[in-house]
Amino acid sequence: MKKNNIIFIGMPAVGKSTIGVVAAKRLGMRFVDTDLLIQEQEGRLLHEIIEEAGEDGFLAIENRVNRELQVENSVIAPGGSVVYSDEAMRHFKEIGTVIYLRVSYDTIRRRIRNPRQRGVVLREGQSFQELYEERVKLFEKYADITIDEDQLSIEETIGKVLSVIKN
Ligand SMILES: Nc1ncnc2c1ncn2[C@@H]1O[C@H](COP(=O)(O)OP(=O)(O)OP(=O)(O)O)[C@@H](O)[C@H]1O
Ligand SMILES: O=C(O)C1=C[C@@H](O)[C@@H](O)[C@H](O)C1
Ligand SMILES: [Mg+2]
Repeated sequence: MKKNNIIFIGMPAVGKSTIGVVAAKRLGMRFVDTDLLIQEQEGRLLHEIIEEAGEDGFLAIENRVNRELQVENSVIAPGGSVVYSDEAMRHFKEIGTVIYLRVSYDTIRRRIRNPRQRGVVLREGQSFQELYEERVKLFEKYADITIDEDQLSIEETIGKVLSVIKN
């Protein structure tokens, strides 16, 4: 049977972690940030893993940690790059409802001035706009529900997320 988890996907800095923890509290659920699990299991920071293992090495670790996650009644905030991992995403769809937090390219570009410095998995020569377009296709492929947060404040986005989940 499908477990009652909620999984947020979306671009880096869309608010999966910020909104996820508040939503969990308001819904009486647990909160799991799988970026923190990766750091704990690896004993190093995300940007150190990317520097030392490369983008593909990081994605392999991210895939493993996320696909092995066994939780119930939890709001899960993975990193923005988890959608490159088909095993992890298929696991998430089995254990819960996947919510895509959608923002426009312009909004996310304003939030992230320096993608590499934030540890975004950008391939050599790939622009942030190309990365946005590549990921949107994957977010749309895996989403059970899409919530548009453009023009909304954090509080307004949390309100929208909670009303969608409760309905
Ligand atoms: N409307 C909004 N909704 C969500 N976050 C917002 C909004 N406006 C501004 N922010 C800011 O954007 C940032 C979101 O960061 P957060 O770490 O939660 O993103 P994330 O989706 O978990 O990213 P990552 O994929 O890197 O883990 C926060 O600094 C937050 O204050
Ligand atoms: O969107 C991304 O490429 C990433 C987001 C972060 O949460 C981390 O998972 C990592 O730095 C990669
Ligand atoms: Mg996060």
